[in-house]
Amino acid sequence: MLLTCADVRKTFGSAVVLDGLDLSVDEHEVVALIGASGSGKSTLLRCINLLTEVDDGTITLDGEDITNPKINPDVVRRKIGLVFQSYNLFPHMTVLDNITLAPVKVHGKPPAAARELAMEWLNRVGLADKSGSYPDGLSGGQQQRVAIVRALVNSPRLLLLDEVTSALDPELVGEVLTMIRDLKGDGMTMILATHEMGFARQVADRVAFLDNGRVLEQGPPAQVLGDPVEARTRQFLARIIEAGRL
Ligand SMILES: Nc1ncnc2c1ncn2[C@@H]1O[C@H](COP(=O)(O)OP(=O)(O)OP(=O)(O)O)[C@@H](O)[C@H]1O
Repeated sequence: MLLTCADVRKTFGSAVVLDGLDLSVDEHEVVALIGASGSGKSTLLRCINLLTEVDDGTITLDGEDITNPKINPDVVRRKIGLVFQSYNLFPHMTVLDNITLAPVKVHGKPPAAARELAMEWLNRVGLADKSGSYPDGLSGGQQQRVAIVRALVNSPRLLLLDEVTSALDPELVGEVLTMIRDLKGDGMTMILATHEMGFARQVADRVAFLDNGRVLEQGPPAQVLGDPVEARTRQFLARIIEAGRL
C-alpha cells in the first residue's frame, strides 16, 4: 500500500468529523471519496497532507508514519500534492512563476531547471502559450490545470484533488477531467473528493462512501454507485439523483 489511514480521528470542538476512519490506497490507484456535505472528505485530505493534525490514529505513506510529530511536514508535502476547488494561484504572478515558485524558493531547485520542467508540463497539457499570462487572463479550467501542474512539478507520490471541478462552468469540466484521466494513464496515484458522481465513475478505480466520519462502503464505481450494499449509501445516491448529479 502507498497510503494507509488507520483509525483516524478528528474532532472540531464537539463535532466528530473523522471517527476511526480506515482507508488504504495502492500505488497507481485512483480512489474517489464521496459523501454528504460535511462528511469529512476535505478534512481527510487535509489530514493526509498534514494541513490538519489528526487527534488519533496513524497515516502511513510509503511505510512511514507521517503523523509522527518528529516528521518534517515540508518533506511529506513534497510527496503529496493537494489541489483545491479554488485554484489558489497567485494573481500577481505569471503562470510560469506560479509553477516554479515552490520548487525554486522552497526546494532550492535551480530556476532554469524549474522553468524547463514547468514548460514540459505546460506543453503536455496544451498551455505552453499561457506561460507568461497572469491567472485572470485564463479560463477557470485553464487555471485549474495550472494549479494541477503546480502540484505535479514536485513529482508527488500521491495527488489529492479536492472538488477540483466544482467551481467550473460545465463546459470547462471536460478539460480538467481529460487531464486527470491522462495522469491516471501515467500511473499517478490519486484521491479525489467529489460531488460529481460522473467524475468518480469516469476516473476512479474505487469509490469510498464517507458517512459519519468513516468509510461505510467502498468498491468499484459500478458497484458502489450502481448497486450499493448499505442503506445509507442508497439514500445518499437517491438524493444525488434528485439533484440531477448522478
Ligand atoms: N477548521 C475547522 N474548524 C471547525 N470545524 C471544521 C473545520 N474544518 C472542517 N470543519 C467541520 O468539519 C465537518 C466536515 O467538513 P469537511 O469540509 O471535511 O466535509 P466535506 O465532506 O469535505 O464537505 P463538502 O462536501 O461540503 O466539502 C463540517 O461540519 C465542517 O464544518
